[in-house]
Amino acid sequence: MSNPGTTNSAPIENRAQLVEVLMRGNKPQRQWRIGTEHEKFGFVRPDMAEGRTPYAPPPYMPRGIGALLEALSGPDWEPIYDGEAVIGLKGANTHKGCSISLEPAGQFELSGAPLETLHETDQEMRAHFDLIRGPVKELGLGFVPVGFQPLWGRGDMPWMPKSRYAIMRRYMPTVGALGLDMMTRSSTVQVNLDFSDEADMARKMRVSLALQPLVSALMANSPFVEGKANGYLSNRCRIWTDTDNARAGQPPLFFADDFSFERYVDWVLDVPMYFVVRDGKNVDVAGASFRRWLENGEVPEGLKAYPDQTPTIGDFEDHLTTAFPDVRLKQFLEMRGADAGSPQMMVAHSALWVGLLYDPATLEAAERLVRELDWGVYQQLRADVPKLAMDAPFPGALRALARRVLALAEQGLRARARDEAQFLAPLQAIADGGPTQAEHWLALYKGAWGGDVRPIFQHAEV
Ligand SMILES: Nc1ncnc2c1ncn2[C@@H]1O[C@H](COP(=O)(O)OP(=O)(O)OP(=O)(O)O)[C@@H](O)[C@H]1O
Ligand SMILES: N[C@@H](CCC(=O)O)C(=O)O
Ligand SMILES: N[C@@H](CS)C(=O)O
Repeated sequence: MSNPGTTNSAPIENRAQLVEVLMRGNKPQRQWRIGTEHEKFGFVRPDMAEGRTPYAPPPYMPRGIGALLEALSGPDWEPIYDGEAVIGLKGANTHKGCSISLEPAGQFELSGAPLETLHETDQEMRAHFDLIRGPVKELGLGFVPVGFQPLWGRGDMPWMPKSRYAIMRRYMPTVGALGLDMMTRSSTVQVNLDFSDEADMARKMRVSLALQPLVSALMANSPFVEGKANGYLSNRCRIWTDTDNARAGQPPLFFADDFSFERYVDWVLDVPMYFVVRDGKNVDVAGASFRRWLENGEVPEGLKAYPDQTPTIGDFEDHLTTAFPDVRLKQFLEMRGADAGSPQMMVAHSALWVGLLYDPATLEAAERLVRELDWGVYQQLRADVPKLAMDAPFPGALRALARRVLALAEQGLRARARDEAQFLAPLQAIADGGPTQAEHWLALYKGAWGGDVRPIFQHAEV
């Protein structure tokens, strides 16, 4: 999750202002950018454990995630605080536009800068791993980008000192069985992409929401839970099915022909709140209704002790970050279906979506393709993919769909004329019959690793 920023304290006077928050994202095509975010799990290196448990998830302190943030901070990386604790870094100078942030159990996240080409995305990812390699080793740690924590249980995971997460931690168990696993034991790669206007946004939403399960299957990389294969290829996608369905999934109205900024506003007003920021602090209002606060003046219980009880534009902007549909709308669209994976796979993930969505003729063709079937087919696919990935049942076979979609993505990238089609190669190999990352690890686990998952840590990126 991004780090806390400044908020707009203007009171909300009418709904048009909320629509306007989203519309501010409209941009001409020449200003469209690619913003890639990824998360990864830290672990204690067995050869440098020095009294610590080998492979354990690092705590915040000592010799953990907080220490890594401190080691990285400097003129290029300014610390960001939650109270007294450093909880992120804001890039400056040549790293302007990037930030480093923490997920609840310290999954280390690069929120990349909005970039023009996939070559820059590729370079940014490499530069990030190069940047952290030294300090990570110095602390006796490593980092592995997979979709679900392979070894440790829910109770073994540390909690980072972030007030947003204290609120979510309390609330999650009241709305789903696996929300705490989503928070502490999952890691993803996401790409944020722009739109020109409402019609373009709605088309990109339909195409990307329908194809999110296909991409989850191609990117499946979370077959291990607590030291064993647990029967899922993307356990991370499974946990999203039972986290909090009031804010996650594929809401059917996002597919509708009349989907619009206003309809998203309408949907998100009914997503239960988590927090509002007052006096620079997150105030717990988890479960309260933004709509009833805004429309009926029902002040959320937790806010009653504060003088500023009027909903502001900043409150709505914060609320937008608490919705987790498979494709999230803010001032850009965020693709949220994929497990974290190797750097090549994570760049390929951005490449797939850029190819499909950023060339208008390709986007139209992609929309025709997804409209060949009822939306219900893609919803069923979402239910089947966690277990089966590319072997999930699909009319005409999922690999055939993957090949068509990748051919379109390639066409879209070629139309951009930036020599980017090469970045699709790892996904094309899977569409053509190769194993997903999850299947690759499972073959090793059943073979050379002799039923032990720990060797996965030897394949760490840093
Ligand atoms: N105009 C843009 N086009 C594409 N990407 C953008 C644009 N503006 C910002 N981004 C990207 O959005 C990402 C960060 O968004 P933000 O800081 O709001 O995180 P977040 O999505 O709230 O975090 P999380 O997904 O972890 O909850 C960055 O990677 C950034 O590059
Ligand atoms: N870790 C979560 C993503 C958290 C977020 O950025 O919303 C996931 O794997 O999907
Ligand atoms: N990444 C999400 C879920 S833990 C957030 O930070 O809000």
